[in-house]
Amino acid sequence: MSKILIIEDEAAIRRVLVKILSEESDTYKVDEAEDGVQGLEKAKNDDYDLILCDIKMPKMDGVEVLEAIKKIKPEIPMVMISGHGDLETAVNTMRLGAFDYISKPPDLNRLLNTVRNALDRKQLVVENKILKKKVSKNYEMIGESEAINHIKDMIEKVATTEARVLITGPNGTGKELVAHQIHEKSERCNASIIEVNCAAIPSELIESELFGHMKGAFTSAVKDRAGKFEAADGGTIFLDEIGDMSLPAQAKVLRALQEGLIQRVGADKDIKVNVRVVAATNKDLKKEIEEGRFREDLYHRLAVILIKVPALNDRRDDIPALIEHFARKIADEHGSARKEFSKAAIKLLQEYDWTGNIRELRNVVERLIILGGNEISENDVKLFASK
Ligand SMILES: Nc1ncnc2c1ncn2[C@@H]1O[C@H](COP(=O)(O)OP(=O)(O)OP(=O)(O)O)[C@@H](O)[C@H]1O
Repeated sequence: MSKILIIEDEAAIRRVLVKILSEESDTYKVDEAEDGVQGLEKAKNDDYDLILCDIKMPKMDGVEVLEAIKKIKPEIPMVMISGHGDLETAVNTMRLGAFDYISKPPDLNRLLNTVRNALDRKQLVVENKILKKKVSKNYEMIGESEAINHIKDMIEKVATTEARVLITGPNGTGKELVAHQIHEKSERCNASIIEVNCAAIPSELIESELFGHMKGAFTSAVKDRAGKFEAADGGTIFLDEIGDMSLPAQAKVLRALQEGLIQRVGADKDIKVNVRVVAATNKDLKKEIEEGRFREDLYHRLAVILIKVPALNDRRDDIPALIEHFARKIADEHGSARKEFSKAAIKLLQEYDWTGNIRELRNVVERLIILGGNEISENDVKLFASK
């Protein structure tokens, strides 16, 4: 059920809007307010999924209502209704956070499309919030080695800027962790960080995944859908494995970065987005550029700040602290008693060849906790941690 509030002083227009929306879908529950003051009161006291708001109204005009609602409930999308004289104001309201605007008299198709898009966006924002709550605790960065302290330093310095960041390093070294920390410590932290694994999405789907699509753009596009860039509006998009992105998708990402504009697949209208891009790769992008698989102009746009995360083999000093950290986490997850690692066991693990980096270390610690004795000994490591 989607709850929609219509704030409109002209009774005739209000009636038309209520009628169209109530008849369109059983899942729309439509409420109405006849001026800005009443509308704001309702918005405060009830939970709406969407608000349609006239611009020119006595008592409190639409721009004031928009500003007031954005302060108290920024997640509610607002669609402004503009009359003849205030089209320019309507366009300007989008800078103040309005989702879109429609003109009077309302055109049926445009109205319904806008309402559907706005409700889609609301859904994404809510889903992202839930996801964010679930994951935010998992991003603690352990380690005091020179290499990791340098990375922590870089994160502190760049997080609060708007600079784009490219994170490089082998698999499992913590690139995703770095991206999350940058977001969490930035002013965008109340908005979402949206992750896209560019390697996991088939190249023919990546554009639609990133930029969304319109109904009918391709056979499986049965309805309009927002993409990840729109979902990340106001926040951060994390493009993981960017080195695996297809060249056509790279061209579109470049445009999004240069102009802040995106276009859903099959649409002719641009959408403005305000997104910070953080990207990561385990590939040598310079080599990819030489071999014609990666655009050099995109590289320069992405790599304003470059953070290189070293392999675990290059920061073995951090291994004892990481073992302890994972041992504690794993015991908490399993709800079991903590197990200590003997000094000799830790020393042996410090000498291993960690080709899978921190991810591999975590797996090995988990295996040892499950299979080893009450205190993990050197012998347990020899028995259970060998590859
Ligand atoms: N310094 C660290 N302290 C604690 N945990 C860490 C640290 N670095 C990485 N991890 C953990 O190790 C695992 C792998 O890290 P992450 O997924 O960030 O690596 P990645 O470089 O993005 O890997 P890939 O390239 O394979 O996607 C995660 O569970 C992460 O939380």
